Amino acid sequence: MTVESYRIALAGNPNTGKSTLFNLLTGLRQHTGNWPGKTVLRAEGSFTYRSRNFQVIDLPGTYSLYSNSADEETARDYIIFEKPDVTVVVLDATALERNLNLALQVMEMTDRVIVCVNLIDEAKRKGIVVDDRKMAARLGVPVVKISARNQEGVDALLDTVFRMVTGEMKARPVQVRYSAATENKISRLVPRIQSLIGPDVPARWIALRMLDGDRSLLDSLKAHWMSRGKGDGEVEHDISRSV
Ligand SMILES: Nc1nc2c(ncn2[C@@H]2O[C@H](COP(=O)(O)OP(=O)(O)OP(=O)(O)O)[C@@H](O)[C@H]2O)c(=O)[nH]1
Ligand SMILES: [Mg+2]
Repeated sequence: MTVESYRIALAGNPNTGKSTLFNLLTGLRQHTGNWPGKTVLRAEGSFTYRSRNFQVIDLPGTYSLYSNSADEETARDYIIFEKPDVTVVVLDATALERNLNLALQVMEMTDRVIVCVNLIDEAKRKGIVVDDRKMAARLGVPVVKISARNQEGVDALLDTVFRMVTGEMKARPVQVRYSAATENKISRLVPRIQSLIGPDVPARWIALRMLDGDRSLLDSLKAHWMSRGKGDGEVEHDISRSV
């Protein structure tokens, strides 16, 4: 009998408790520390929940997915090419504004997103109240508050993950709208990207990255699609022409 198996990626800013959550879920002891960039390579572990296997990927902490560093490229490539069943974006409840930036980026890349507001114990201590329902309504994705350190809220997080991977719950991530000029360019690029690379990629997000001159993403796309038989130069030429 084959057991259903799902992949959960943990993304988030450095130091938001991704590895603490990873360790809690998998029972492994991925090193955690109090300084940024601790998790450099992605770590993988697994656990069983309601008779399903879950593989957890602890991505390196990043402030963005704009290809500024090897960490950002690792996290970015995993989300767009490996397509985890769910990406859990782990936020620091005491620095939501800064942390939400990454959540919005992931929401441009995939609609299988859960926002996990961690360090809720620390937020409480500082008198910060996080309205998870309002956040969920504004973002269009489930929001779960946890304290990974105190092992609080993890059941609710697992239940949400379970309902998303089984299709019982669907997110509709709100998309950031840009200026009319940018939206115009995006709408010209998206069909070109889709016809070249197919429906499997987040075309709007790729269009935005192209408009931002993200060379590294273009290189990754070329490498990925050349390995699937696309001609060298074809993707770059066609997409670059559309920009
Ligand atoms: N108070 C509190 N501290 C936490 C919580 N979760 C994690 N921490 C602490 O936050 C620090 C960073 O945790 P990590 O799990 O290493 O964070 P990370 O996101 O994996 O960090 P990078 O790998 O650098 O991106 C550690 O000192 C943890 O003990 C929490 O829920 N509450
Ligand atoms: Mg870590």
